[in-house]
Amino acid sequence: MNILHELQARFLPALEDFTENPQPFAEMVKVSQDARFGDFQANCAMPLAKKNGVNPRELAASLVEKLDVSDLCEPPEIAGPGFINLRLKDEVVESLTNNAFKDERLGVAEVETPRKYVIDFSSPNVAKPMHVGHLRSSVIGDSLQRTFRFLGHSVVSDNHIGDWGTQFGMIIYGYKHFVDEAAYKADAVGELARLYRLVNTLSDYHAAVVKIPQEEQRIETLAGALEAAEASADPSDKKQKKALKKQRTELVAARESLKELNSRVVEIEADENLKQLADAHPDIARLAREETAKLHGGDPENQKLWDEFLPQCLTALQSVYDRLNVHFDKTLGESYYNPMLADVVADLEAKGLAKESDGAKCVFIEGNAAPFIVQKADGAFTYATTDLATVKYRVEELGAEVVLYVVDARQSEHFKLLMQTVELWLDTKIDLQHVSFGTVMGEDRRPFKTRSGDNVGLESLLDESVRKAREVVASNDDSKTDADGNPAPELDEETRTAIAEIVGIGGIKYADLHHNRESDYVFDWDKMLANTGDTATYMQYAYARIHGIFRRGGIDLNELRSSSFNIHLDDPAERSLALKLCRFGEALESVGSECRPNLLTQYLFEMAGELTTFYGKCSVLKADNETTKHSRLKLIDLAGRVIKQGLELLGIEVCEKM
Ligand SMILES: NC(=[NH2+])NCCC[C@H](N)C(=O)O
Repeated sequence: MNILHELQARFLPALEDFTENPQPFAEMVKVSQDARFGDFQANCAMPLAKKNGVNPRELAASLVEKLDVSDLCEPPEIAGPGFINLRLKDEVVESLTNNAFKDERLGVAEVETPRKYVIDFSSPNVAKPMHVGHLRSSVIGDSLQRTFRFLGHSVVSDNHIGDWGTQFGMIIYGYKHFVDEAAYKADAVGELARLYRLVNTLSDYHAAVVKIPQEEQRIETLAGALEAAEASADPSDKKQKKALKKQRTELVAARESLKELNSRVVEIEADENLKQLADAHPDIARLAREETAKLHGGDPENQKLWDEFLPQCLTALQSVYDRLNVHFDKTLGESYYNPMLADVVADLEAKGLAKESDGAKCVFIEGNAAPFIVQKADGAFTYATTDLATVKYRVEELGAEVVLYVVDARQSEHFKLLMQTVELWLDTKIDLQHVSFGTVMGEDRRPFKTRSGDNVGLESLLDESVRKAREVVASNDDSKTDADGNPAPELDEETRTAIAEIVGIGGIKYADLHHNRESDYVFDWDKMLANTGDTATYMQYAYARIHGIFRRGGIDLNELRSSSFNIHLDDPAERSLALKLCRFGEALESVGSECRPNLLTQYLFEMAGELTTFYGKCSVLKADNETTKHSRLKLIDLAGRVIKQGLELLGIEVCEKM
């Protein structure tokens, strides 16, 4: 049972006397911030009283009179200006806890109305190695697929890989002109990645050469305008001051971008080899685009190369997913939808939605600066066209009711246009949601890059994390004691290696998941693998500590779990921990309704805090009597199972010894 929802539901009939729309007022029943005021608190009397022009304490009193919660709570108390404090009866907390203990689902109910979700996540552009930017979508999306499934929804996870885009034209061009056959034989994906980078570098170089004089011109104009504005501005006029500030920022940004362009050019010109290649391939960007166009047009040579490259790229991706323990039900890349694109455009035209504009076909939607371009003037279909075909496929073939796009915030305009277009286009109603997220930043608070300015490769990042985790695990030698002052468990090499993998990968995932997904975050090794604070390591230690207690006490878990002893909650620390454990379902439900895994990490972290308080006040193995000992063993077993299940829904593993 979701206690919070149950209490809110109980408020509805009681609120009906005071308002026509009780729902938002019922939602003002919240978990208390301070246990002294009870377990839950309703703050609805004050706003209602204000609305009705009556005394809030009196309104609270009549509300309490109507409220029927006597089976769950002690008599409600009215405090301060009209807060209603609710304390669950101890026997209710006890029975919820015992039920959760006996339940494989730990007391978490399945949703009443399951929906069919398609979760589109990870979705990297293949033919380039995965980098740190792919981490967020992969781990957030995976955690969501696990959570929605656990809640009882039906989920199809779909890796919408970019396997048909311009990067293929680039590697095809690179392969035709620059391939190192031996390197390709030895490590095809590595060589393709090198070719991609090379073609990119060369086209960037030519673009920069063209752009530099334009940028210089722009800076001159901006500087001139600023100077004139400064000369004539009235320093006491706030509006003018603000405008000047804006102009200055723009100028600074333009100078920055010029600097970057120049450094790109200097870098290439300093490298004789690169410079020669650049001179020999002045038209590389256009020619690479032509290779893409040829591929899309069915050119047999390019099709053959694509057929050869793609499986190798997929194999490389798969090894990262295996390591991350991320699975997809489907991997339907952009190429899959290629045969459907012409029909999509024709249908949009037939319905009067797509119109011609400068030779391109566009869907114009009021209120948007840019149209949704579904076919370019040269006949090429776009990312937009593919996404439209994909929605149609997911509705018609996969029966999707909801599609979640776990994609970074920079694509929010695209998804906005996609949603608006679909709304006008398809007859079936479909709930499309952009589950957007921010950027992973380096210590310099700019997007996380290697020293040489490259994207940080995802595989090397995982390796590094596991290496660091190995140090953490290695430091746990026999001279150390665990949190209870007992010697740390002895671990052989093989076990340590396995633990390091679990701690290293878990650390990276948790560090990502525990942030509010919309914010950018700074990648920080030290914080990530610390064994105190809001980290996976801390949660994993909490789990291992529980099992350490079982080991020391010689507890047989099967026996413990099937024994008929009940959990008793005599100490406030026991009650508080137990109540938190009973609220696991609430946490999962909130993850589901907001697509925010950080609500689960937050729950687990708070719960682990309750567990620490409990240990501080209550002995387990040395409890006063057998009944209490049994009850406490069961309580920590439940806590361990909640940690394990919670981490599993985040895609993180645990170990019984660390
Ligand atoms: N249906 C989608 N558009 N999914 C997201 C795709 C992300 C795209 N491949 C990129 O790397 O930017």
